[in-house]
Amino acid sequence: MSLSLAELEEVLRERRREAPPGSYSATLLSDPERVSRKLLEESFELGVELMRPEVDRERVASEAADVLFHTLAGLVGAGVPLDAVLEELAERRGRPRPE
Ligand SMILES: N=c1c2ncn([C@@H]3O[C@H](COP(=O)(O)OP(=O)(O)OP(=O)(O)O)[C@@H](O)[C@H]3O)c2ncn1[C@@H]1O[C@H](COP(=O)(O)O)[C@@H](O)[C@H]1O
Repeated sequence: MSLSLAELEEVLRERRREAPPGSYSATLLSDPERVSRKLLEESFELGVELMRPEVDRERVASEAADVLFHTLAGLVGAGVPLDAVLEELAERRGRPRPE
């Protein structure tokens, strides 16, 4: 079973267009403050999991999924395509970094 970020982005775009009742995503997409707060919370939770002396891989994967989902919701809500992020990463490839 797999789901690409591009597929999830498409679902979120559809939720933004249709805003179906009962859709959690739709509530995020129409409320930049809500998605931002949620993203901060989920990022913190992922950081906590990654800092544990004994890393629980399932919990890390679950928190990382929350971060990716809410990041994507923030991007779609702001009208920033996932491709723009991937292009930014591609441009950074091989770029010299300060020590
Ligand atoms: N991937 C996700 C996804 N990940 C997390 N969430 C929701 O994010 C919300 C917040 O997650 P939390 O873990 O914080 O749960 P919580 O109950 O708020 O717990 P706490 O804040 O108290 O810790 C929960 O309601 C989760 O259901 C998601 N909601 C939707 N999706 C995807 O988005 C699609 C469209 O969603 P809907 O528009 O809501 O149908 C779905 O089919 C999924 O593919």
